[in-house]
Amino acid sequence: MDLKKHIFDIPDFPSPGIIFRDITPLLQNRETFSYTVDLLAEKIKDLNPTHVVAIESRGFMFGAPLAYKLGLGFVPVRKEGKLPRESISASYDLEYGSNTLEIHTDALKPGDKVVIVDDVLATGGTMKATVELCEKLGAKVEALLFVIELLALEGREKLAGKKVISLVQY
Ligand SMILES: O=P(O)(O)OC[C@H]1O[C@H](OP(=O)(O)OP(=O)(O)O)[C@H](O)[C@@H]1O
Ligand SMILES: Nc1ncnc2[nH]cnc12
Repeated sequence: MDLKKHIFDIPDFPSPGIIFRDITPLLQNRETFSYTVDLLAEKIKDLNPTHVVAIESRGFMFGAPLAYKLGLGFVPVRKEGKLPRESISASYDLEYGSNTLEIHTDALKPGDKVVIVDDVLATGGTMKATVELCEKLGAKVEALLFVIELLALEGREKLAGKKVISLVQY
């Protein structure tokens, strides 16, 4: 299946010069959505993770069904101010702005083995901050999983030392 046919290119969104890779066509089609989640599961099943960590908001769209499919715990990493209990935070820059991410302090502990999922790897700032949060809580980060990798932004280099897996590249 050619996933790129179901990812639309939107020029100048959300700001001039950005080509936004829109995954909503892929999500709304039942064949492509289940194919994508199955493929993500195939890539990580041998790593035997204990949890899927996913990044708000588009990471949740793949991370939650992936955790369910593999019978794993699901841990949300959220934008600042959304989590109700004690949390730790990390700030980062992304292709079109900057942001802060948070995780509940009791979400992970030493001994946990996580795979972190997001829809897009662009500059890698979002994922790098999420790796830091997971490792601060003592979890081992087994792999970083993306549906889309934007090669020109060299995000993979920011994540050096980690196993980086992407399904489609631009
Ligand atoms: O590799 P980076 O340069 O850090 O960029 C990638 C991030 O940017 C997008 O999220 P966004 O912050 O736009 O939020 P959303 O998922 O809520 O739309 C995307 O979903 C990734 O999380
Ligand atoms: N070009 C892009 N398309 C979709 N999501 C993104 N996140 C960061 N850059 C992006």
